[in-house]
Amino acid sequence: MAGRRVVVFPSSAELGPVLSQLVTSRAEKAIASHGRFTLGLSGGSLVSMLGKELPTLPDLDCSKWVVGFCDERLVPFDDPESTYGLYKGQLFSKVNIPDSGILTIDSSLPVNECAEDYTRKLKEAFPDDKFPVFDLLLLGMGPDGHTCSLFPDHPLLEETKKIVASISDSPKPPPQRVTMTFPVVNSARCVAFVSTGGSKAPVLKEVLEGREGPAYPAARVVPTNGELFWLVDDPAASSLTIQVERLGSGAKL
Ligand SMILES: O=C1O[C@H](COP(=O)(O)O)[C@@H](O)[C@H](O)[C@H]1O
Repeated sequence: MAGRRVVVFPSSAELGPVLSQLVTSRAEKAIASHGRFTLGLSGGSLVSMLGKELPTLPDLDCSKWVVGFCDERLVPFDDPESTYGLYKGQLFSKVNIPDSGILTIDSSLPVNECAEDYTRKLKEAFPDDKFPVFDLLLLGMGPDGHTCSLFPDHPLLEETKKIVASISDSPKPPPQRVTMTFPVVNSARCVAFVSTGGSKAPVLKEVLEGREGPAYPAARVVPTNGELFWLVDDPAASSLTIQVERLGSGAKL
């Protein structure tokens, strides 16, 4: 792993611009290196942050971006729980990511077939990789330590062969989802968690500083050869005792 950086910001207002700089800097690097930028998006609170920040960037060119979903709920795209549906309204409608570059699930399929279909789409997009190697994955973490749709004590945490797995008993509704597995997450060139709000403080301390008992799913994100960032706000970081970074405005990651 290229090293973990924990960066704390007073609030989302200061975190957002640095997050979007991280996205654009990794996009520039990827496009220069291999002609495209492959980005995995999570749902939840990340949607509004990206939807607020990215469209305001001057001259943002997303024409060479390929976007997948780190997890997705098995609901119609017009359902308020649909991650794609939320991004479509808050981000995709405002930037020039080509439709062909957005790898959506087929939400009309039963959950297992949906996972198989999404696996096929990822394999087509990453034909040379055993596990898709994304340039950047943006992850969230729930107050229970879940990330993607990988939940504590769930058998999916031990999945080592599948690229995308299905879950029908998500403890967080909606119950049916598909999710990237740890082999994919940990193959990424760069992974950035965004975690804000005081509700995340107890679990963030255990994820970053260790705990008795099994590691939370978010703690099992350790990119094999990639960078790992934790971008958090003061409320989420309020229980941390480890050394953290605090960057000035305009800082670059
Ligand atoms: O259900 C989900 O939750 C996680 C965490 O969301 P957050 O709002 O607490 O950041 C999210 O990363 C995941 O994509 C989503 O399906």
